[in-house]
Amino acid sequence: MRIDVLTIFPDYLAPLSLSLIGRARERGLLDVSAHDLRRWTSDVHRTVDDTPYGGGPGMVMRPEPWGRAFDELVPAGVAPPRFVVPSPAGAPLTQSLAAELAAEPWLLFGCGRYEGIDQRVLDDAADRMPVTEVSLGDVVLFGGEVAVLAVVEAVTRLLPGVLGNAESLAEESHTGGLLEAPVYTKPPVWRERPVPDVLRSGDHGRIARWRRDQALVRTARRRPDLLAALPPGTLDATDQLA
Ligand SMILES: Nc1cc(-c2ccc3ccn(Cc4ccc(CN5CCCC5)cc4)c3c2)n[nH]1
Repeated sequence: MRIDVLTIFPDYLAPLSLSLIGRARERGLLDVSAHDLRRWTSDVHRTVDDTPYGGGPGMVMRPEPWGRAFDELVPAGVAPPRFVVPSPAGAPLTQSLAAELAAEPWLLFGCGRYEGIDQRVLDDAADRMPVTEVSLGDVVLFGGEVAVLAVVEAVTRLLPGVLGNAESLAEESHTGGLLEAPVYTKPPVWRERPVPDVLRSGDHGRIARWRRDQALVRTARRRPDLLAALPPGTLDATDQLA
């Protein structure tokens, strides 16, 4: 997968060179490039923003640098990327949206700043490539960079070969839309707190049932909306909603 990021703070994307994502890049599973939007400015001050038409607080990103960046990065005649733009007004980032994005051969991320990007940039982009505005949640950030890091992490961990053990992906699919059960490791007792005996019993059927029950109870308590969204028949007779 090819990933390009347009931003006025390319250093914000440095974490993409670390750890799993860094190794995926070294192994050629991923090709990530951050581009400074100011490369496509035309004035000596390298201006990317101006005051909003209609008034209002702050500044808005001007369209010209974005247009010139698209012209260079997405020339006519090549299969275009999907343009992913973090925004408070975007579609919620969910595991299913991450899976959809993970199937794309090329993602182009646009990081807005200030009060946002001139709408005509998104309209012009939509004439050349599919555009997806995405939100990390109902909270307002300073710009799109942090959201891009989150989306790139969610997407790249779904790419074949990026996660070491495929089991953890399989495990995720087994939770079937429920929250995870609590996890434990050594020591067996820590500050007088023991690990639940069932997890050290070696009885894998009992352990699986315990984990499912824990996942159900946690989901019912913390995210009843997820329970309501389960396909009919997901919960069977043995499920205990303690
Ligand atoms: N999930 C999530 C995503 C973001 C996000 C993503 C990109 C940008 C670019 C600039 N900002 C700051 C910012 C501040 C205020 C407003 C709201 N204003 C009200 C009137 C005009 C606009 C919008 C935007 C971003 C924020 N935040 N949270």
